[in-house]
Amino acid sequence: MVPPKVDYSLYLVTDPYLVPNGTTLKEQVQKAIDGGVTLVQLREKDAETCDFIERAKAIHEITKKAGIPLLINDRVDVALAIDAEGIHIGQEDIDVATARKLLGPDKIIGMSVSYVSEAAKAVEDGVDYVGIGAIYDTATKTPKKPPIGINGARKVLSYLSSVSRYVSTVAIGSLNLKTVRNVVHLSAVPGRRLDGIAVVSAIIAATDPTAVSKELLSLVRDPPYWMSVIPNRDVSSVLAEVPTVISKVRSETPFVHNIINRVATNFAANVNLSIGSSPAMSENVAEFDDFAAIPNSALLINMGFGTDDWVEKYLAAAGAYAKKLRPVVLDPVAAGASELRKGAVKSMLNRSHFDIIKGNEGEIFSVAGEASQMRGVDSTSSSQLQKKANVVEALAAKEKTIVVLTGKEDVISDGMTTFVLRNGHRYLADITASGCVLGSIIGAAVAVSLEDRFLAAVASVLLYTIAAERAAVAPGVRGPGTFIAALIDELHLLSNATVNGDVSWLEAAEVERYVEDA
Ligand SMILES: Nc1ncnc2c1ncn2[C@@H]1O[C@H](COP(=O)(O)OP(=O)(O)OP(=O)(O)O)[C@@H](O)[C@H]1O
Ligand SMILES: Cc1ncsc1CCO
Ligand SMILES: [Mg+2]
Repeated sequence: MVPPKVDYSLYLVTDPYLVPNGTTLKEQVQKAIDGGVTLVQLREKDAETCDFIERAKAIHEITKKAGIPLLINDRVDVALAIDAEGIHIGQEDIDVATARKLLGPDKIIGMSVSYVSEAAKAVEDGVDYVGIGAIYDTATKTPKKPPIGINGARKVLSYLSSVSRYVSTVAIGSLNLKTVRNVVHLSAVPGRRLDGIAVVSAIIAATDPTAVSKELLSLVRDPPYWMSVIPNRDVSSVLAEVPTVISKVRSETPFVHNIINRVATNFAANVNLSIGSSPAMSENVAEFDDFAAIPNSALLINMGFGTDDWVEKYLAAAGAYAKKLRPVVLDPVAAGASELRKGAVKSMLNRSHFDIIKGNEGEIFSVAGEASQMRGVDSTSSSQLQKKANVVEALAAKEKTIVVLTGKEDVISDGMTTFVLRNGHRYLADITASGCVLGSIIGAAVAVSLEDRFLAAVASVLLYTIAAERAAVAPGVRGPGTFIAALIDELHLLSNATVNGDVSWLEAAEVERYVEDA
């Protein structure tokens, strides 16, 4: 007999201790099923066998009525006693071969795994699905291992995509309304994504398990806007849209919330104003939700200053904007410079999505986990360009983002299309915070071009680097100091000219689509 195809989308794992006062586990499970839970696991760590069986019978009645499988945690005897649809076992529980022998070929056997090595063993042993986790620290279970994050889930998925037998996957560990979207969609690898999520407290402890389940299910099933990439961009059609983005910044005056270092603060605010966007600098968590709710808002997280509580603060901000489906730009300043920074960037990417990631070569290579060849090498040689393009493209695809790598030549990719831009001026490398303020421009542009973030990045870099070329030769500019003032002037002038229909400045654009040599 072929077992029915199991829907793992929303997998409820019970915990008797988390049921709110005034209701019962059975009632909570029923309400969760009404909200769309597709699979239930009964987990009773302390129950006597007879009580466990009684409870399992009661829950099985309602899952059978709903036509969804009931799995029993750990206890093959209980599963056999009530003829449950399967079991879930941990790394230290009964071995898969014995469980399979007792349960027969048609029952579902699932196993908890944290690493590729454990997943490989589970696949070999013949499990039907693996529960990957814990993704995050969880209050439900005393953690035996450190949380694996989104990247940990991605590694297991990547491995499973390479094995011939299809083993289903769910993620587990502090998954709730805030974390599910990122975990499910960010962890996806080519050809493979999580089949679902396992949830404990977010549903069992909820006052309205039906509503929570419905919402969780749609977060699992409906990909967010950042999962779609426009295929096959060509330079001329992207350039044709650049004036639209720059004009929209003026007409819509997007609100750009800059969490930015003190070196760059004033410069960034003036640059935002010069192009028509409305800057605010704030690091107070208490107002992040209000700011995120402003129409046309965008958030720039510039990691220039490594303060004590920075990662938590940045994640709170990113979460506030993500909840409103507003864009978040990440500037991982000096990402590889210290262990503190390396760890901070890693944990940010493990827990959040960013719409655009911008950095110089050293920063982007560090974020991508690659050794930078920055110093002592002619950075414009073709092998260098090829390496940069590959790193930028792979990082963009992995993180479902747009990556902007700055330098003498700028490389921008959405994971599918990669452009190389060759405008700019040496003075940009001779002043501080020139990269930082580009982040603020990108924030303004993506706020008005959420549907095409790649275009927003290209428009920002072109406006900025062509303004720099003009500023460097503007009357009265004698060096980096006067250049800064002229740069703000030129940004303002080009932005105004664009609004007035004069886009002749764009003729200076030097952009090509990167295509790897055969
Ligand atoms: N040698 C150069 N010639 C032309 N343009 C340059 C040159 N170096 C950098 N740029 C431009 O300067 C801007 C900032 O890039 P850069 O890589 O210098 O940023 P960064 O190192 O992050 O700066 P900072 O840390 O000071 O903020 C980009 O728009 C880039 O195109
Ligand atoms: C100089 C400096 N130090 C921390 S942030 C910053 C701005 C350029 O990245
Ligand atoms: Mg920088």
